[in-house]
Amino acid sequence: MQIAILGATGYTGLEVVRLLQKHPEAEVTYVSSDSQAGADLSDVYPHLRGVLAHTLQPADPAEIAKVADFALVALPSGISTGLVPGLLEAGVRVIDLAGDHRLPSEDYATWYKKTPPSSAVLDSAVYGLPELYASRIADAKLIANPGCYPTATLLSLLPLVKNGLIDPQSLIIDAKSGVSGAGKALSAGTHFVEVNENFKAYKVGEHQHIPEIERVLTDVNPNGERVTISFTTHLVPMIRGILTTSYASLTGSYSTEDLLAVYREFYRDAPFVRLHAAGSWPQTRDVSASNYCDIGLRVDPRTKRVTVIGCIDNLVKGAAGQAIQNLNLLAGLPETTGLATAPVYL
Ligand SMILES: NC(=O)C1=CN([C@@H]2O[C@H](COP(=O)(O)OP(=O)(O)OC[C@H]3O[C@@H](n4cnc5c(N)ncnc54)[C@H](OP(=O)(O)O)[C@@H]3O)[C@@H](O)[C@H]2O)C=CC1
Ligand SMILES: CC(=O)N[C@@H](CCC(=O)OP(=O)(O)O)C(=O)O
Repeated sequence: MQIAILGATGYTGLEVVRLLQKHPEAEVTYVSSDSQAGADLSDVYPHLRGVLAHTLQPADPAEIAKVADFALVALPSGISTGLVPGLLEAGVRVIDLAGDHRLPSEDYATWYKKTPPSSAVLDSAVYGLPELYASRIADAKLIANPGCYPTATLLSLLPLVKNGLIDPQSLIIDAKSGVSGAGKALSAGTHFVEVNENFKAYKVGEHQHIPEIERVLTDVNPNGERVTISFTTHLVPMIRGILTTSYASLTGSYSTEDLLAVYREFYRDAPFVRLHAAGSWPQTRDVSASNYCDIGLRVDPRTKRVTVIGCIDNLVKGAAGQAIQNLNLLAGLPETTGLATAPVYL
């Protein structure tokens, strides 16, 4: 299959380039950049010399459709809205890594403060969390690849919410990310001096991933009530990785082992979800540069609450790797194709 990578010069686009090198069925035929069009990707990024020789081009749907069956769109939020309709009309199946197609239009306008895509395009989008929606993904023309924080949070919580084991309205989620989550554009809050030797919360209670998480938790909530969460994001002075810590009140007297058994069953056919045994906890370096999501949990019998820790690489399971997992499902391939690589521990 022939693949276009739009935004190939960005952090997630570069991860798509890196991961597709190991994909036996994928050939990258188009790489786009706005500011570097005309240059060779390996001149802009010398680490790719001898790996991928391709001239960067503007993101032009008609040109892309001549050489690609699938487009992985790794562009800033708001830009993909303008490009996706042209790609779909030209017959290219799209996986959008940005937030543009994950939310109903009113929520996108409220939380992203941007003009939403048309309702026709939004209606055709399938939320691309393979561990929950694999059967819907296979036939989609447009996949809304989940956000990085939602991926770690949802995979941590789905077995509990779907099985009615916690009161979802009691959920408090503390999430921490490495700085690559903010993309490569310079900003006052993410440059070295602001981030190094520092630890801070940001977008408290107003992060754009809140409605995305709430939407999926509501979808699986057995009593059908709309779920609302307390969600706080933090910036950690490291490059890759997300670790989420979630707390919730239990609906019954469950032990840690009871809940782990539920998770084992829920993720029985999920090759990228790895569960920790009781007393052992995920850490970012265990998943670095891989598509794994590691999960550990503990019931506190004193408080009748559960603590769940989820951990991913934001650039891989939180973006590029999950996009390739979705690509595999669209193409009818095993979802692990090209993704079965060990994490980089050091
Ligand atoms: N970073 C992460 O961990 C995650 C990011 N995402 C989402 O994925 C998308 C890409 O993220 P990320 O790779 O971090 O972003 P970057 O800022 O690192 O890269 C953005 C890319 O978009 C291109 N670009 C910028 N402006 C325009 C424009 N006006 N027209 C066309 N192309 C443009 C840039 O090309 P050039 O500069 O060469 O012109 C670059 O290739 C974003 O929507 C982000 O929110 C989702 C999950 C995780
Ligand atoms: C560390 C950091 O700044 N992370 C970004 C993640 C952005 C992102 O993934 O954007 P989407 O909304 O398109 O998913 C943030 O918190 O906004």
